[in-house]
Amino acid sequence: ASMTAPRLPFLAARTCSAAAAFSSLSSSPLQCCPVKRTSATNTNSAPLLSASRPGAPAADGVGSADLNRLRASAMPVADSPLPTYTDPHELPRPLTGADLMESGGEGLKVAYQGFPGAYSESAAKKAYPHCQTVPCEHFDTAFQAVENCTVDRAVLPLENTLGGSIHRNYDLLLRHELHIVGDVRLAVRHCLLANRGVKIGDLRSVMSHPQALAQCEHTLTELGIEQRQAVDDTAGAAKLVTEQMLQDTGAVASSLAAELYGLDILAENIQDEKENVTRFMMLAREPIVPQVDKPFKFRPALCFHLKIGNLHNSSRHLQFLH
Ligand SMILES: O=C(O)C(=O)Cc1ccccc1
Repeated sequence: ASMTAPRLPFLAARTCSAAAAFSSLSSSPLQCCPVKRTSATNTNSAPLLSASRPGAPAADGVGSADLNRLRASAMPVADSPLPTYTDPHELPRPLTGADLMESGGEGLKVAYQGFPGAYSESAAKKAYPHCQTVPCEHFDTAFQAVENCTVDRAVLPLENTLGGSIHRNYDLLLRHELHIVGDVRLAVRHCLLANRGVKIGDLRSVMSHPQALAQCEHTLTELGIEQRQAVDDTAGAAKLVTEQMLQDTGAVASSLAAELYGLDILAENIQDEKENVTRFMMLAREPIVPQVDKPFKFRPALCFHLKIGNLHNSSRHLQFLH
């Protein structure tokens, strides 16, 4: 959602299971659901080998339910028959160093705000090239999805060269207990998109994320397009233009969005400043995961809130962002 998007109720009344959330990933983004902490997502399907080796001591505290089951079947007692394994290839394989160094984000689910084809999705793919991206309706939804283990990471915009900071995400950082584990910069190249057969001269209006509209304001005016319509994300704008078969309204979005939603590219690189970079942050439940997340460089930017009349206590709320 944009900086101007209305704040959703913090906790919605219904529950939301991970299975339900993933049932329609490609078409609609995740919606807000209550924050519910569950056990961490296991991105590696292979249990530890020590559990399946007969007579080996159990690894304390690691998957104890499974260990107990394996122990019961694998450790023969006087009267029970020896276990018979039909296909050794179906047995769990040992974890290797490579499993612990999934540098491309294999097996990670990464939330972003918007529809498929949004710049945030490209940033998520840049940060974790082999991840599975998960569209979310609002920034809050992405924060909650990490917190309740529906996903492993979120990649959200923090600031850009033209529009400045995205304050909504700074606010959310204070209200949630997630960690910034890295950042990624994306050069944003906006395109003017429209339905097949529509010409620039036919367009009276253009739809996009407010930051994208602001970044192209001068060029759009020069092209003779006067009206602006703000929506939650650039790809969502492209989707609307297609679905409603609009003939007098275009979208400002990426070339990827043009491809995904079957729109023509009427003009490329239409941002007023050719150097247009947005910086995204990578969020996780734990402070840092070596080899998966690049260490985050600290910069002297601060984010804090004050309670009126409680100034002396404000350092408690101080958070170092970079
Ligand atoms: O709307 C999008 O596609 C986004 O990911 C947010 C955004 C909008 C404009 C520039 C960079 C990111």
